[in-house]
Amino acid sequence: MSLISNNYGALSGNPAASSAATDTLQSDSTVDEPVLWVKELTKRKDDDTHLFYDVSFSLRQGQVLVVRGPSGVGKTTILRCIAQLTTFEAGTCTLSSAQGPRTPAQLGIPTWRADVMYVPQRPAQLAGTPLDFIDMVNSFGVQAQREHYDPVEIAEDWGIAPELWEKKWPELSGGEQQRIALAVALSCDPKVLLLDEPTSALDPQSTLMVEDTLTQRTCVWITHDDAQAKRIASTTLTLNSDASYDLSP
Ligand SMILES: Nc1ncnc2c1ncn2[C@@H]1O[C@H](COP(=O)(O)OP(=O)(O)OP(=O)(O)O)[C@@H](O)[C@H]1O
Repeated sequence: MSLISNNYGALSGNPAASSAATDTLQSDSTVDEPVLWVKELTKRKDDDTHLFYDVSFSLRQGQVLVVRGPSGVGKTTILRCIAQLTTFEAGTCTLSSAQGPRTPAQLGIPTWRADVMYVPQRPAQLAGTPLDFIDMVNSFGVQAQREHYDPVEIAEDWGIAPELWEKKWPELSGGEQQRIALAVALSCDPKVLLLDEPTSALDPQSTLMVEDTLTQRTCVWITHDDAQAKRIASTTLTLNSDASYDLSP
């Protein structure tokens, strides 16, 4: 698949190129050193009790850390903390870079969020079409300076016809919206994807296709699906309702 520089409008994508689109998404470097370190991350709730306490883990290139736990235990919140979208009381997040380990403050928050990208379960209520969304993402300063994969090619491999990118968001099914949002995130080529139940709206066949692509990446991945967790997990982080956590294996 081709890298395109700040140009997402390839609705007439070459089908031959498209067929290989998801085969080469993972960046070439394979290193033993972690890509992401999370150390002693602590978040309190509004009532000042802990939501989670002292959570630490690291993630190597190509690993998938599955996040599990009962509803309301803080799975989405921990992803949003790592993405620096939600404040937290204590802890550090660090990303590897060619210049060595870097914190969000050192990289700058926009660069951090581009490198450690949170993908919500469903796209927020967006105006316009997915193509408008691409233009919006492309207009962000940090993304404007980067090269991108073509999201239309990525999504086509998951059964999303190119014409769907020109439909209004509410005219798309939940599964179409979910795959399109994931394709846009992948097109930005982040170092780490923070995925909030990324296949929750998909049928089993689409789920497996999307899994095949995403598991080539470095991901933190929330799922409630036991079978999926078994298929994809390199490591599992379980958040417990008493604010403790378990990391396995
Ligand atoms: N914007 C918010 N403001 C205040 N509290 C919030 C906010 N979002 C979530 N919470 C609370 O934080 C706690 C953790 O919510 P979170 O969404 O992280 O849980 P979760 O484990 O992802 O749940 P689920 O499996 O149901 O998606 C819950 O008690 C929730 O009510």
